[in-house]
Amino acid sequence: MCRLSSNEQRTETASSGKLNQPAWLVVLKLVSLLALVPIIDGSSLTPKRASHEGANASEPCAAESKCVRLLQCPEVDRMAIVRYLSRPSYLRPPSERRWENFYWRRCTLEEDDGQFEGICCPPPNHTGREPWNTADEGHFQLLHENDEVLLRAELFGQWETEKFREKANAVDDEVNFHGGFHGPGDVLPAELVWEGLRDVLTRQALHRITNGTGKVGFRRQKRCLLGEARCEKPHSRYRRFDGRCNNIAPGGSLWGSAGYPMGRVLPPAYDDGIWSPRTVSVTGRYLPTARKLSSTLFADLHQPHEHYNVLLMQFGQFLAHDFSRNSLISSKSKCCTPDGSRRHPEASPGCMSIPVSSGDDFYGQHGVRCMHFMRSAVAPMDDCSAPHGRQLSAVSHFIDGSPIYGVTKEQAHGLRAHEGGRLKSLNHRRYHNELPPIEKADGACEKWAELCFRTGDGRSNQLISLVAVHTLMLREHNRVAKGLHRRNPHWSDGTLYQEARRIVVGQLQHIVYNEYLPKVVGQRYATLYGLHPTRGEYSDAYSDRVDPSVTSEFTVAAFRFGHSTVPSKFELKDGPVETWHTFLDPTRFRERTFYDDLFHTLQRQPMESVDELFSSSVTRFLDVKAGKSYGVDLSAINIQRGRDHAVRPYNDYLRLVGKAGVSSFDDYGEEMGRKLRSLYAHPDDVDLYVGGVLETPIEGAVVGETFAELISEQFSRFRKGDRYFYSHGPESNPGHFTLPQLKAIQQTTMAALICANAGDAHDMYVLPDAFALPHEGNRPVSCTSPDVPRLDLEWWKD
Ligand code: HEM
Ligand SMILES: [Ca+2]
Repeated sequence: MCRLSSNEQRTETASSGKLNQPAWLVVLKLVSLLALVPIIDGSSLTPKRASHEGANASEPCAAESKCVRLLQCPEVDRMAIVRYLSRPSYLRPPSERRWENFYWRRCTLEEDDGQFEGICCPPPNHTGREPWNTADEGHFQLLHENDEVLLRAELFGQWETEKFREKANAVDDEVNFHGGFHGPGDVLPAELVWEGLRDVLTRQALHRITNGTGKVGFRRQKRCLLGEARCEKPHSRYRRFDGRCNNIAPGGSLWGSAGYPMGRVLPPAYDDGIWSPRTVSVTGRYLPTARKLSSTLFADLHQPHEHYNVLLMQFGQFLAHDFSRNSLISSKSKCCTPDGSRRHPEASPGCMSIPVSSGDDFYGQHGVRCMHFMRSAVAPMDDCSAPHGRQLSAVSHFIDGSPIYGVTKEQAHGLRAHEGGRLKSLNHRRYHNELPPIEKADGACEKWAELCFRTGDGRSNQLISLVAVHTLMLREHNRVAKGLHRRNPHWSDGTLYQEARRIVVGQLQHIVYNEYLPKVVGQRYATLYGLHPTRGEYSDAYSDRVDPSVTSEFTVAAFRFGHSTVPSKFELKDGPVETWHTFLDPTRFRERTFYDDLFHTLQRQPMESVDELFSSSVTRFLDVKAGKSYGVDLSAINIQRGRDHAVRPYNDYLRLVGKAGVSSFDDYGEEMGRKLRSLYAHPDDVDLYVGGVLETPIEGAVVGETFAELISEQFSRFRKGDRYFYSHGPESNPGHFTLPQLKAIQQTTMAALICANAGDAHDMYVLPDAFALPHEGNRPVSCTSPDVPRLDLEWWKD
């Protein structure tokens, strides 16, 4: 339910004489007139006060507009709001305050267990372009393609791109932890990715030639590289592997597809406004290095989560790989010399290696002063205006099982058995059940690994428990295909494959929204953002105006909360094993009962809490090269990745979710405040990843408020912007299930999947709430028990 706060009612009465158009239209017009005038009163965003103010209000938002969280309203200039809130109220001139109420219509979102401040949001008019760029346009003098200045900049851009290309193929046959051995050219032709880089470098050159006035821009109508996909079968019953044509409204055919740019919650904070990473503080000093931050702030201590187990961590990583893979400028070039003592003389210009100080508490003793870091590739601009670098996801952004099935037709074809609708697998009596097929490509696993698997995602061997989830999903596909075949012997291999895929993706989506997300963001946020699954009925939430693409903030910061949940050891049946010893080496899956035993462990061992504690398996021993006794630091890489994407500082996102920014380091607590003060020059500099993991988790959730908002908002778009979402009905979804089928899929639980695919179901026990630790209400149940749900495939019988 949505209603106006009392403050808002006053506004409407006062201005009602002037409003003979819908209020949201006036709001929009004023926004565009005063695009850069800051607009709202920050204090009023604080949820506590809002709920007090709104307690007696009952009027709804004006016709057509809807009360939503600010983060869910792409129609307002969020940056203007953040800028405004970053000023103390006494510095806001009365003229600005007068404008506030005209185009900031506050409302209260009431949930069963409390209220949230919302904004009356006009109907979506999303064009796929960022609202702040529209504001910028008027300030640019657009250069003609033959303009001399532009031609000079183009030459520079071309020349510099060549330098990137030259260094991109420096031979390196070592393993690639990033899973980059497939290369960024998978989905987008490599040439197109270089074009993206050339656009950005040209724009930087233009910036330099014009002395950084930033007043000129250009558009290339001729080379409008990404625009629309050809959707030959717009109403196909099955989604495409690359995610294209999910949206068939004009302009939307590429949204969320593999190779499509990531979105932004807020505009990037590039030092030059174009593509130079964020390196300077608001005070003008340099930011602390990513490694210094990680080594000072993040310790390796055991802080087990009270309620959730390692399977929750593991499912999170699997899910992350479904929607995001940063393509790198080069997956081969080395940024540091082999001994890590300095930058490699042949390093690619795409390197943004992380400096390590000689006194580093771990890397110092190994003489390491340089940590490898390659910048993310940038996407060719979809509107050809090349305003700033936009990174891309090389996998389909939708939750569509891409780690199981792959993201291109060719890849998917190669993973199929072409018989009975099944996926290729290894099936030998020794293994007790199926395993994924063997991967032979160099660099997929450590050289000493005796077994290495091929799945739909190049990162699947990263961690032994990730392989377990991949195996589970592969077995489920083949089990469903077999069940369908038995009931429909006349179906072709193709039909069996696609139908099984449709069911498995439905099950996956159901587990995500039913079991996983409410634990991560908590029930309140799940309700607030409408993330709960429907029960036995269709959801009607599809909107072709909602772009499901992942945002940089979400993939480089918020959803990397999972890195803090990684345990230092797996407590396996035959004894503990250090997590990093299982990286890129799944050889133990050969052992007959290993898969079942691992699922036993994953359910019973607590995951780690989200906090400033990170296992040294990820901060010291990630990607250990042969002959070395150290690796790289994932926490530092996350911070550096945030700067590579020029994600804005934490305080800006706090303001966006309705909080005053942190104005003093003391607000982080005495000890943490002291550490932060010794590193950052100003509280406005704190990186989003750092601020996010330091937040106290919301009660009943795994993450703190800022990450919960960013994650909830993203998952609401994954659902609303996916035409093929499993519970969407016939009105929008050409691949919808019948209601009885939908009900059958909604019986699926993680526990049911584990049981259905166990090596030996008679010897396997599951926890009904498979992501939670055992407790009084979550006792182990035998897989043979009738209490464990089973997918009823009878509903799929022709
Ligand atoms: C031991 C377990 C894990 C390891 C070794 C690992 C390793 C990595 C690595 C190497 C990257 C690429 C970093 C970069 O270059 O920017 C990455 C990215 C990422 N990780 Fe993890 N990760 C683990 C677990 C998790 C978990 C549990 C989650 C979430 C719940 C997660 C979420 C992500 C996300 C969202 C990305 C960004 C993906 C992209 O766009 O490239 N990871 N991880
Ligand atoms: Ca996907």
